[in-house]
Amino acid sequence: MRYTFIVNPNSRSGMGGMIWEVIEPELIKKQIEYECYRTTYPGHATKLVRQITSDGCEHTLVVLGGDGTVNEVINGIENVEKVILGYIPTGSSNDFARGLGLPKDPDKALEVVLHPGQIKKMDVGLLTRAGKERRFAVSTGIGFDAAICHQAAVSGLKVLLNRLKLGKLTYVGIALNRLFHDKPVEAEIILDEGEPKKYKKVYFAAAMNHPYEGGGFYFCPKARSDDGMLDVIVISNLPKLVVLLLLPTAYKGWHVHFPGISVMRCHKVCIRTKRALAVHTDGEPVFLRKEIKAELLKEKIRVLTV
Ligand SMILES: Nc1ncnc2c1ncn2[C@@H]1O[C@H](COP(=O)(O)OP(=O)(O)OP(=O)(O)O)[C@@H](O)[C@H]1O
Repeated sequence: MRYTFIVNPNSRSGMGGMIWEVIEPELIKKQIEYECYRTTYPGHATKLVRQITSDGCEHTLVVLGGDGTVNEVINGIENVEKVILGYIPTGSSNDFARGLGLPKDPDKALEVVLHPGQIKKMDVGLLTRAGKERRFAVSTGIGFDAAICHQAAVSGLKVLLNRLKLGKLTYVGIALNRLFHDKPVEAEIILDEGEPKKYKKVYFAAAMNHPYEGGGFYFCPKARSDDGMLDVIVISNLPKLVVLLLLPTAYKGWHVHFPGISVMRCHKVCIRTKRALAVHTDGEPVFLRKEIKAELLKEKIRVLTV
């Protein structure tokens, strides 16, 4: 098998580049047939993958980066059914790896790529907003969770905490800040083109393909990336202090037992908010929107897993 590595040297504030320096000699030592493309700017992974997959042939793409790089790669693939995806997580939050049970240690992750226990067929999410489409691997969300991603993207805190090997805490720190600045909003959720359901004081709503987002928040514990369904979480109608107290329980998935937390399952969801709010796909900020629609592609992608 020939492997095409897409390396984001900038992931985890430069850690990705250092990890590649360790991985590449291993590939050479093991006489693995590979080629490597390094990203040099945001959006580059999408462009590279679009070029690579435009030949219509089968490719084994191995992503070395964070969830944002996985998102960019997935968005560049011409035909997801023609691609086998491997992953070496070098991001700050790594929810894609967490959801698939992939090792975080780069050497062990490489072992899984080279000697996978199974090749799992994974659903790929599709976000539509204002007529534009964007795929997602882990989740898409509107409101508070997306505002955190927006702030993380421009915050020096992420760089600092990544240097201290505490990158995961970026999202916790920013979450606290956003919680006290953002006003919850009225929203309407439509599952599978059914009756709209109204929610008051919505902090965020997310459609999830994997169970974790935001660096380990187990928001949708029952989400499975191969079941052809999206799990939707809505946090609404709670005082800010209660949301603050509930957030840590989401690391274990215990939040689902509290009132104000709704978790639902569907094939497609439409979320409309009274005000335009931040939107994300896989933690990467998109634009402010009042309406988003999420569903799954008909085609699945194959992923190298344990
Ligand atoms: N060479 C580069 N220089 C600057 N930014 C880059 C470069 N290559 C890719 N990027 C951008 O880096 C962003 C962050 O990458 P990624 O999400 O993989 O890592 P991370 O933010 O450390 O991890 P996570 O998403 O898991 O928190 C992506 O949005 C991507 O567009």
